This record gives sequence, structure tokens and C-alpha cells, in this order.
Amino acid sequence: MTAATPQLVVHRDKELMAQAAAARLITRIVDAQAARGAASVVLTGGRNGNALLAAIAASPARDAIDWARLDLWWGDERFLPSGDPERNAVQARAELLDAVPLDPARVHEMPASDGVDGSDVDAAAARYAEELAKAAGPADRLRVPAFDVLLLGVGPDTHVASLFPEHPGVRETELTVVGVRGAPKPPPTRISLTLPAIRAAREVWLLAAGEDKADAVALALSGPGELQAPASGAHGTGRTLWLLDRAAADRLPPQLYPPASA
Ligand SMILES: O=C(O)[C@H](O)[C@@H](O)[C@H](O)[C@H](O)COP(=O)(O)O
Repeated sequence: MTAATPQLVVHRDKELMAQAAAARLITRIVDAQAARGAASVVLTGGRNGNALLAAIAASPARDAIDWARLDLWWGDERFLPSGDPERNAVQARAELLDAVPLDPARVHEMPASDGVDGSDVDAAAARYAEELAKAAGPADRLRVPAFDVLLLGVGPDTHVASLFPEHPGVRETELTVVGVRGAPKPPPTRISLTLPAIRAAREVWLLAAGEDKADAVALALSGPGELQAPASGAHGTGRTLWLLDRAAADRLPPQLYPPASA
């Protein structure tokens, strides 16, 4: 088995999946901080990503994390004004970030459409790429930090971050961050990490719950090209983990994963 080989964990339902993923992420961050003095996590937007953050907020174990030594990044962002409730960062702050003592200098939101770059989404994407490059270490080949965990929700069309099937962003092989226009999932204009940037992460965790994701999960895990199924191109240098509920795993051959937790 290689790091790109997906490992699957299937939970009874989406609530349990969010709770279990939160416990897993808390432990992973604590271990990274114990080993290296700091940790870096890339957050995802979407219902499952937000449910995970809410579960961390409610966890008695949450303050095992040294919040001041945690770097937070985003895998994608809706290119909207900074306070827009549709922004992933605004939702993440409401679910968790405003309730914990993070170091503001270590919370790296993607630029908003009312920022210094105005409505130029490509300039905003380049700015974020530069921020990632500054945070990269000498050993980080690709001018992005070696994220400990990079979280991705999975869309019903197998998109991850804001990389949609057959769209330009999923074809990008050089840039680490791109502007996205005409996204099939509203809002249409977004900023996204590219697959090369995603693949620089030590661990990539893909979150999918609900029967509306069953076809996407089955397609992405059937070995298609990343152009047709971007989620299939999302893997880490050390681990690729799919966190599912039974409904999202419904179209998978049962031998592909151990029985769901009771
Ligand atoms: O900005 C976004 O919309 C998200 O980053 C997006 O990639 C999301 O993770 C998937 O669409 C899954 O969303 P759900 O978990 O809500 O199905």
C-alpha cells in the first residue's frame, strides 16, 4: 500500500463521522505539536467541514491543542467580501475559530473580494500562493508548507476544494493557488489550492456523508482520472484517508472497507 492508496473509515451516520473526525484531528494536531512544536491544518468549507469544526468546539479534549501554535490555512474560499456569511472563513470562525485562543498571525484566510486586489481573483490567488511560499520550509519542494492534515469535503460531482471536473483549475500542474471562475457550485468565483498543492500535505482527509455523495465516492474510488473526478487526485505524501458514513459508502463494494462502526 502506498500513501496514495485510499484508506477508508465508514461510520454509522454523518453525525458520528463528524465527531470521530474531530477526535481524530485533535489527536493528530496534538501529536504534531508534541513532535515538532507546531502543527498546520488546511480547512475545508461545506457542511461536513463545518460539522467537524463544530464537533471540535464541543469536545472536552479541544484544549489539548496548543491553539497558539496551530497554523490554519484554507483549501478554497468563495471570492466574496470579507464579512460575507457565505465565506468559508466566516463560517469556520462562527463554528470554532472565534472560540479558541489562536494566534491571529497564524490564521491564513484566503483574500476577499473587497481586499487589496479588489475583484481581481487571479491577483488574490497569487497573493495567497506567495503567503504559502513564505511559510514553506527549505525541505518543502513545492513552495507550500508540508501541512500535517489537509481536509477536503467532496462534492456530488467529485469536486474537492474548488477544483471541478474538466475545469481549468484541476488541470493546473505548476501554480499552487488559482482563481476559479464559473464554478458549478455557487458562488461562481472562488480561490482554490491546486492538486499539486494538495498533494504536498502529509495527510489528506476527504470527508463525505449522505446518500447524495454515494455516486461520487464510488466514482472517485474506482480509479478514474483526476480530470473527470478531482477527488481521485487528492492524496497525501504520508496518508490518504476517506472518512465516510454508511450512506456515502453505499455504492462501494463491501470488501473495500471494514464494517461501519455499529
Ligand atoms: O467552498 C466549498 O464549497 C467547499 O470547500 C467545497 O469543496 C465543499 O467541501 C464540497 O462542495 C462539499 O460540501 P458539503 O460537505 O457541504 O457537501
